[in-house]
Amino acid sequence: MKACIMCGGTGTRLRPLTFKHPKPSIPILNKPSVRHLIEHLSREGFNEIVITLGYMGERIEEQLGDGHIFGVHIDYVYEKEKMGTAGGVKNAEQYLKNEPFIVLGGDHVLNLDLREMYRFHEANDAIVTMGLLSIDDPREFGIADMDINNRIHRFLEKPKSGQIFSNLASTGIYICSPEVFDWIPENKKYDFAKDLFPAMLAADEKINGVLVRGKWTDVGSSAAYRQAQRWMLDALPGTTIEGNFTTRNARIRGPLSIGNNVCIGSNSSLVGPIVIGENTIIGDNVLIGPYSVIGANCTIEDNARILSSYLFDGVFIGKGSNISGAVVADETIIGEKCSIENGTVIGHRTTIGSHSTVHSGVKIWPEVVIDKNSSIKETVVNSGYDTAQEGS
Ligand SMILES: CC(=O)N[C@H]1[C@@H](OP(=O)(O)O)O[C@H](CO)[C@@H](O)[C@@H]1O
Repeated sequence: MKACIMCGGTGTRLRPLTFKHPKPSIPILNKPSVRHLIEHLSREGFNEIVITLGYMGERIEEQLGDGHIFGVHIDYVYEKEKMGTAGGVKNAEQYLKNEPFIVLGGDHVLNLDLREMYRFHEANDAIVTMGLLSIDDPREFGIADMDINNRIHRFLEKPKSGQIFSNLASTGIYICSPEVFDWIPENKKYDFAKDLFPAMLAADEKINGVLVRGKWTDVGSSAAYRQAQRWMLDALPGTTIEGNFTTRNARIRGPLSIGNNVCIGSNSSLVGPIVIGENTIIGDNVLIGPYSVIGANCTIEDNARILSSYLFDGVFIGKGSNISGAVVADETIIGEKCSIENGTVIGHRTTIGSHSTVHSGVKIWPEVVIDKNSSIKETVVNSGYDTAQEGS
C-alpha cells in the first residue's frame, strides 16, 4: 500500500525548535518524529512512501534515506514554492496514480489502525475518506458533519467559537483514490481543507468520513509536542531497563531506556518513564523525574533536578539547576543554580548564565546569551533569525 507524507511546512508555531529541525525531525524519544510515523506505516503494510519536502527538506531526506532500514521504499519530491497541501500531493502524482493511497502530515504522532481506514475506503465509493476524531475543542482543526452512512455533508476549516456545528475534527489523514488528481489544478497553490473539500462538496461529490480510535496528534505547538512525548513514554514497555550504562549506587526505577556509554554518578535517582541517549554523563545526587527525555552527549552536573523535561543532544546543565516542564534544544548551556520553569522552550546553542531564572512559558531563541543572575519573564528573540510569523 502507498502513503504520501507531507513534510513541507515551516513549523513557525514550534519556533524556536524549528530553526534547527524541520518539524518532522524534531526528536521524540531521541528519534526524529517522522521516523516513528514511518515505523508505524511499515508495521501497517504501507511500504511505498513518497515524502513531499520544502523547508529544510534535505535534512529529512538525510535522516530517512531510501527507507530500507524501516522495511519501506521512500521517494522524495521537492516543492519549489509553497503549493498547499493538495498541491504538494499533486506534485507527487507520478508515484501515486495507480491505486488508493493514504495522506498524512509529517508531524503526526499516532497509533491508529490505518489499515482499517484504508479497507473502509476500498469498500466504499468516495474519492476521499477523511479520518475524523472526536475532540472537545476543535477550533484548531477542520470540522465535519457526517451522516449515518459516513457521508460528509459539511466541512469548515478552523471554525470560530459560534460556528462549531460538530465535534468531529479532521485528523488531516486522508485516503484518496487516484481520481482525486482530476480535482487538483496543476501549478497552483491548492489546499485539501480550504480548496478541495469545499469544491467537492459544492459539486455534490462524495467525501466519506471514518471515525478513528486511538492516539493521534499533530505536533503543531510546544504543548502538543510535550503531549506526544508523554504518549510515547507511556508506551515504553513495563519495567524495562535497557542499555549499557555504569553507575555507582544510583536508584533507578523503570521504565527506562538508556543508550550506550551512559554514566550515572552516586546517590542519583532516576524515576521512569525516562529515555536517555548515548554518552550522556549524569553527576552525583541528580534527580531525573518521570516523563523526561535526555538526548545523547548531554552533561547533567551534580545536584541538578530534571523533571518532565526534554533535553536535546549535547545539552549542559550546571550544578544545582532545576529544569521543570521545559524543552531545551541542542547544545544549550545552562549555568549553575538556574531555575527553568514549566512550559519554557529554549532554542539551540543558547547560554543561560548561572543563578538565572527563566519564568514559566518563556521562549528563548537560538544562540542567545543570557547574563548571570537574570530573571527572564518574556520571550527573547535573536534578530539574526527570521521573525516573520507565517506558515504552520
Ligand atoms: C488547511 C489544512 O490543511 N488544515 C488541516 C490541517 O491544519 P493545520 O493547522 O494546517 O495543521 O491539519 C489539521 C489536522 O492536524 C486538520 O484538522 C485541518 O483541516
